[in-house]
Formats: sequence, C-alpha cells, structure tokens
Amino acid sequence: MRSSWADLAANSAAENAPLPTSVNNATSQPPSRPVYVPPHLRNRGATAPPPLPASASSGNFNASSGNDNSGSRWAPPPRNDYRARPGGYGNRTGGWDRREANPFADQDDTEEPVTQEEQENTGINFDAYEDIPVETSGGNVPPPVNTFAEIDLGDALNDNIRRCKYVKPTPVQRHAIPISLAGRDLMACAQTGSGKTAAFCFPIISGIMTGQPAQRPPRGVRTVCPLALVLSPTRELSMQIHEEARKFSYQTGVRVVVAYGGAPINQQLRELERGVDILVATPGRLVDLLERARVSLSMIRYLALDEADRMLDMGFEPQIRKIVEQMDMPPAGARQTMLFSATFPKEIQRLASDFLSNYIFLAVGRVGSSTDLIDQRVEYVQESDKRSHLMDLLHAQRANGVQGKLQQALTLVFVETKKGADALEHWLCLNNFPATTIHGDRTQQEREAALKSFKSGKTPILVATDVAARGLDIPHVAHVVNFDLPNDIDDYVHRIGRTGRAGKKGLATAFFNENNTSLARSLGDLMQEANQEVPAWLTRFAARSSYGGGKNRRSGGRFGGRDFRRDGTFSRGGSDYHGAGNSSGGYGASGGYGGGYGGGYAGNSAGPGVTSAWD
Ligand SMILES: Nc1ncnc2c1ncn2[C@@H]1O[C@H](COP(=O)(O)OP(=O)(O)OP(=O)(O)O)[C@@H](O)[C@H]1O
Repeated sequence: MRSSWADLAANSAAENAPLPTSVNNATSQPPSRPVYVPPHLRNRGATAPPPLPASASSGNFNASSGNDNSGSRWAPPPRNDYRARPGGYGNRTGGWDRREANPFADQDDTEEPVTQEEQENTGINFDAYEDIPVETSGGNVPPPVNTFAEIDLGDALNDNIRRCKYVKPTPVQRHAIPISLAGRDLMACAQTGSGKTAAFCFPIISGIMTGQPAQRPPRGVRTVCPLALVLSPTRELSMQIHEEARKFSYQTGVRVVVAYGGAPINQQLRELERGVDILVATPGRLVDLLERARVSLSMIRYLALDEADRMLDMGFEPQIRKIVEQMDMPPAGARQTMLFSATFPKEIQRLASDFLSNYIFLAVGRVGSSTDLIDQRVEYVQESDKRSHLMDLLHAQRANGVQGKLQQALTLVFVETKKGADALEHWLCLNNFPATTIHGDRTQQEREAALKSFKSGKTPILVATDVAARGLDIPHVAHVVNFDLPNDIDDYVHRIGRTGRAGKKGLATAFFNENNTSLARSLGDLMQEANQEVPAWLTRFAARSSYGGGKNRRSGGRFGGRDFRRDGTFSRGGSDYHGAGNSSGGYGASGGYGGGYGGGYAGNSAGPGVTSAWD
C-alpha cells in the first residue's frame, strides 16, 4: 500500500534529523614542537616514502600525453631533491602554518577510527550505492579501489579523511580517484550527493603534496600562481567546496583560497597574497582577478570544473573559454583536467572535449539519473492553487512532527523567479511558516545569512531560485518542493538532489500543470527509471508532448546519456579516443539506450524576471 505524503515526509525527516554533536577540539591541534617538518615528511611517514617517478622531469611541466598510468604528470623529483622541496605552499611558512584555523574545530573529532557500523549509524548507507552500474571508456582505465587504504594519499590526508568520518570511498571516489592519481584527464558523471567533491579534491591535494615544488614568483611580485583551479557556478557552492577542501588539506601544507563575486575583493586579495596552492573560484571574480594581474594561471597543473555541464552551457561557456583558453593556463595535455557533474548532455560533452586530452569517461549510475533514495511525487496543481497546496503540505508536515518534534527537518521550495521567491517567502511568513529566500537579487550578505538561518533550522523553509539548485550540501533537507518546475529535466535532477544525499532518504514533490507540458515525457521517464510511481495523467501529458518542445535539452532521447564518443559520430581533428570501454552492472551495452541527443539545446535562456541568479 502506498503510504501517505505526510508519512513519507515524516520518515524522510526522521532520516534527516540531526545527530547530537559534542565539541572536542583537543585532538586536532597542531603539534606543539616548533620544529620545521616539511609537508611530505608529515604526510608519508618515515617508513613509507613516496613512490619514485618513472621519469622525473625537472623544471617545466611534463606535457605527457597522459597515456602512461604510472603516476602524476608532475611526479616528484628524485628523492633527495623531493625531500628538500615539498610541493605545497606550506613549505614557505617554515613548518605548520600556525595561522591555519582548524576546520574541524566545531565538530566532534575523536582520534578513534570510525567503524563501518558507526558510519551507518550516521545515516550514510553505503549499500544504497553498491549495485550502481558503472561505465568507463577511454584507453588504459586504471582499476577502481575498494578502500582508501589501497590508495597512497599520504598520512595527513588520510588523517583528514578519518576526521571527516569517511570510512570507505563512495563508488565515484572508488573509480575517479585512481584515474586522477594516474594523471589522466576525466569526465565524470555521478548522481547528486554521491561524493564528487572529495573525488576531485583528494587527487589534487595529494598531487600537490607529492609533486615537484613550484617555482614561486619572487618576493614583491603581487601576482599569485595557484597550482590548481577549481571552478564552480555559484558563490555558495564555491564557498562550500573551499570549506571541504580546507578540511581535506588541513595540516598538509597545501593552501586553499576562495574567490567569488559579491564579497569585498580586498579581503580575497589579502588571502591570495598569503599564498595559494588551490584556488576555488566563480568565473566572474576570477576573470576580474586575472584582468587585474593579481592571479596568473601559468602554473596550473590541475583544473577541475564542478557542475561542469553548467559551466559549459551557454551562460558560462564564453567566460570559461576565456579563462581556460585565452589566458596563460597551460593547454590540455600539459595540465590535468577533471570535469564532474550529475548530468552531462551530449552536446555539452562535445564542447567539454575541447578542454580535455585523452580522457576517461566515467559514469556512475546512468548519466543524468536521479538517485533512488529520493521519493519523487508529482501532483497536478493549477497555478492559482499552488499556494494553498503548498500550505496543505506544510500543515500535514507540521501535524506529523516534521518541523515540530524534529526541529531541523528542512524544506527547500524552488520557484522560477526572484520576485516570485520574495512574494512566496512573504506569504509563508504571514501564515506562520518561518521562511527565508535565496536568489540573485539579494546581496551576498543576505544570501549567506539566509543559508545560515535555513541550515540552523531557524527558518526551516528556504524559497530559492536555481541559484541553490546545484551542489549545495545542506544536512537534514527532508523535502524539496518544485513549486514551479524548471524547463529542463537536468535542472530538476539537481534541484531534487538537495535531499537524499550520502545514502540518506529524501522526498521531492513537484507541482505540475499545463505550463510544464514540455517536461512531461522526460519527467515521466526519469521517474520510471528511478522506480517511482508515474501518475497516469502524467503519462497522458507525455503522450501529447514531444521531445522537441520547450527548452528541454534532452530532446531527441533522454537515454542517449553516456560517453558521446561511443556514438560513432565523434570526429575531432587528432582524435585521441581509443574507443575502449568497459562497464559493470549491465549498463555498458548499448541496447536500449541508443537515442541520440537530437533536439536543439536551448541553455538557460532566462527572460526578464526569470531565474538568472548565477554568479
Ligand atoms: N566516502 C565518504 N564517506 C562518507 N561520506 C561522504 C563520503 N564522500 C562524501 N561524503 C559526504 O557526502 C555528502 C555529499 O557529497 P558531495 O557534496 O561531494 O556530493 P556531490 O556528488 O558533489 O553532490 P552534487 O551532485 O549535489 O554536487 C557530503 O556531506 C560529504 O561529506
């Protein structure tokens, strides 16, 4: 029997209920002896020196084809040299960076290792990911690992993984980390909430720790030269990646700095001047820094694009091309490039291949699929009834204790326009539902305050435009409501992916009416694929609509989603695609998923008043 909505919300809320935390910083303080210890010695331990490079290059980047799987393109120089010249920026500080704040300060950080059982108690259910189909294609794909111990990430990084309470790698990490550690370019697609951030951060941090020391600009030169660049589409996501990367790189000597728009640039410049190994940035602010000659990309070894399909769609592509192709960044092949997202339309894959060299394509789960952890509901609601319908949902939720007994079960409501967000927030507050809002017309301070207030449960409803659709990892989001559905099914996938993360269950409700007809078919297909109940009326809408309509970028067949090079139409000058591929879990064979990417890709053509809140 199908359970009621309120039961589901309550269950989802119970799964998302916060755990008691206690503060204990005592165990993660820097060592007390003021002795300089180069980062590589701290990380590797005396008995486990880093592997020697197959052929150590000195000086310039080794613009390897990426064909060999022997290790990083920036393998460490011979051991004596290496010991004297660790890769991280921390080597300039003469030991531990005493100004490095402890990013674990506000969490319970015991030295006790976390057991599998304990991890499951935190709600992270790894079994949820076990039978996920995995497809890789490209030449000489390094094999996946099952444990972090199988990968030589170094002691300091391993300590931080333990502090993060990661017991074992998620599927995307199992596959992506060895690929990146082998120096290969990567286009990786894995479901929302499945741990992609660590999948690109670990190899970058490890590579900088063990890589050749970088030649830094002489003192007095104000241009800084990061070794790694991580780009993301929104300010909040860049901030989040920065927070995560700081945790992973704590006490490794690798310094991470963030730069994003809407915040005073002077503070960011000061942070940059203190040194930067990994720069996390939004494209607009980065272009500003490049034009002021305060950042040079000439020493970039690692380039990661999070939400890569969004970064390369029509809104961002010119800026990304400018940053990657028209400034001083080493070209593809001379740097290592990693692209990650939960969705990767083929047209974007084609564009993305310009930035990659001899890359491996990795799909964990079907490209663009939503996770089965999210219970998806779609309800027919006329425009004029949406508010009262939302009110019914929230009352039922309240009656079931979702926001009563369990204080922090959070509801995220997506709307189409910034004005619509403000109006709905106002109306909710008037009706005694504490709400706040995040969208592109709010100041950065207001945006950050809204997110903080939502996360803390003070305002357990957040009304948002698509600015909050991607990447944000907010604990305890029990329910995502698509008050207005997006035009694009990929946006829907990212929006609902704010719940049902890291193995936890979630609930997503969509209000559908005639205005969403062009989405009917892809929504029905997506739900069916995720084993959700598709209402008969939605199927009838789908039959009436065609894939060609609207702005649905999956026009022409949603399930063409896999490595576009395998469609046989891939022909690029000097193609480096080897065509080899393998798959597990019955996903690799082409049967049933041959539909191409036929319809025109319309991007995110926001009209007046329509969501355009990207940074
Ligand atoms: N190996 C692991 N063990 C336990 N938790 C993990 C592990 N890896 C990641 N996590 C946690 O899982 C959550 C989701 O990770 P992350 O934000 O990287 O997902 P994502 O795949 O980037 O999602 P999205 O597609 O929405 O951007 C985070 O809270 C993260 O700390």
